[in-house]
Amino acid sequence: MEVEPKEQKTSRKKVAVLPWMRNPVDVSSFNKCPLTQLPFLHPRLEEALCNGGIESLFPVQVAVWQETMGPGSFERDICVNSPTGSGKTLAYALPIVQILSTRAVKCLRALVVLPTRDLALQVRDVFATIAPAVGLSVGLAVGQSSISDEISMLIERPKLEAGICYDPESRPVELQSAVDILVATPGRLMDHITNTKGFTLEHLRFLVVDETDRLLREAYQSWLPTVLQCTSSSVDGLFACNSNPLSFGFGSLKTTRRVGVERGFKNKPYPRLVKMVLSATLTQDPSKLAQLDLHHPLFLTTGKIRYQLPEHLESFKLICEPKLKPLYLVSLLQSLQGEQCIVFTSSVESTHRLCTLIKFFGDLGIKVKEYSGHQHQSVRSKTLRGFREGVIQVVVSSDAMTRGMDVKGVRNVINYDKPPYIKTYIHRAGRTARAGNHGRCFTLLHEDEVKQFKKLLKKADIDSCPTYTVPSDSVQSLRSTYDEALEKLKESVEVETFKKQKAGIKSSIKRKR
Ligand SMILES: Nc1ncnc2c1ncn2[C@@H]1O[C@H](COP(=O)(O)OP(=O)(O)OP(=O)(O)O)[C@@H](O)[C@H]1O
Repeated sequence: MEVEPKEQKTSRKKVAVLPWMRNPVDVSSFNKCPLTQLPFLHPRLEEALCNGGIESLFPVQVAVWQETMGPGSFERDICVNSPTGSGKTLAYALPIVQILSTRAVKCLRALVVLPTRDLALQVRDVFATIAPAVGLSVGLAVGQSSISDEISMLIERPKLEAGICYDPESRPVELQSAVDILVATPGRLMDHITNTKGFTLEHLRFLVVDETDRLLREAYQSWLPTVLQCTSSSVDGLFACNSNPLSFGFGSLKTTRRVGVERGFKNKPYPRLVKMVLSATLTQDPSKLAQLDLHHPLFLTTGKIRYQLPEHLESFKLICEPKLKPLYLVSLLQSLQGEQCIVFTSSVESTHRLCTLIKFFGDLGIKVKEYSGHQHQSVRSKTLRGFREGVIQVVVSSDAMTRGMDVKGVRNVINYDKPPYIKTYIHRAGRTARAGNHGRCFTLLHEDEVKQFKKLLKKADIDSCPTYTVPSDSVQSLRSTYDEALEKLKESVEVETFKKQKAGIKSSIKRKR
């Protein structure tokens, strides 16, 4: 479950908004723009986008493009607050790839950090649709493969000529980056920064912190200060971060960030590291944003309301009788007639139990799977694949799937457990109604939760949340099956608890030996 951001706890205290956030660029004043009319777009990128099914850019993409292309390109850091599913990924990927398309030598120039592996995979795929078209390669550092496999994908060793005897003492091997753009999670990124020979951030020109508010809570081994330190400079030529003797790599190709004049901003190192931070619920907390050390940030946001939901999302509440909530859920799933949907619960345990219980209802004609942070990555990936292919209709998930996950065709989101914060509601509901499509979000509530829920929605300026009803005879007809399913669930939980205890005893005996 997402931890309550401190900012929300103290929201009533009114945190002062930073001056640069007060007059943002309003994304809603932009229209979609056909690729053919987009100024400066590299023809090969246009072709790659068309091949990927994209014929025009969404408003947030047009806004970022306009602010980053042409004269004065990327003079300021970019902060984007725009609804879920509005296309933030391509909004940063396209300008980065366009700018790097003119690079002469391969080295790591763009780093994109995401909070989870599945999200990183998704973002890598977006880069992979466009970057190769202009000769750029994209790498992934998420711990999906062994560290050695990952290193061999990220670092290139020069080919040694056959028949020549090289003395490693007299000529250290020059290691080079095999990728121009790296998509990473904080954990694996830190592994490479500290241990991988030849891995360096010294040439980095772009740092993207996607899902910023979530990542700023992820202190994993101080990844952010480390990255900033590795990319900062002083006059005497620095980048002392990777002290590894083999990491010098590029010899004469060193990127020197001189202190000089960058149009309008004196005494800043140049070329400057450009930061792009994005979220559907971007924090406004000055102390949190300060961690990013932003340079004259430009704030782009959609509309006047801080928390925006997608345009075509409809919100409903479903009032359930106490103790019969699972029946209402099953009945609702039946009424959705196999439309794809994600059911969110409040914890990993309830995800597992609810999914098991639904399966014990017998053949509902709906394929249901669970997805949670406790599962092995391979299991989660398989579920996600099945869901994307439409083989699975319902995924029961903990908040592991809340942020950023993009599964086309999800028409419904169901909050089985009431979301504790408006940010949770926004990210959960945002798994549907993406890319301008229609979607519905149902929240199951007990009568005594209605008032609180109304208050929660008010924070996103939602005044209307109609009640959705499922036919009472359908709930009643499921009652006998429900009793049986509950019995089976009880047995299954007992068996699982016993197995866990047994496994715990075994491993503690092993440890004692
Ligand atoms: N210009 C476009 N034309 C058509 N589809 C697009 C375009 N841009 C993005 N999409 C699609 O829109 C969907 C949402 O994009 P994306 O995942 O980048 O949204 P997001 O704003 O990052 O959402 P979230 O806040 O939930 O992470 C994706 O399926 C993507 O393929």
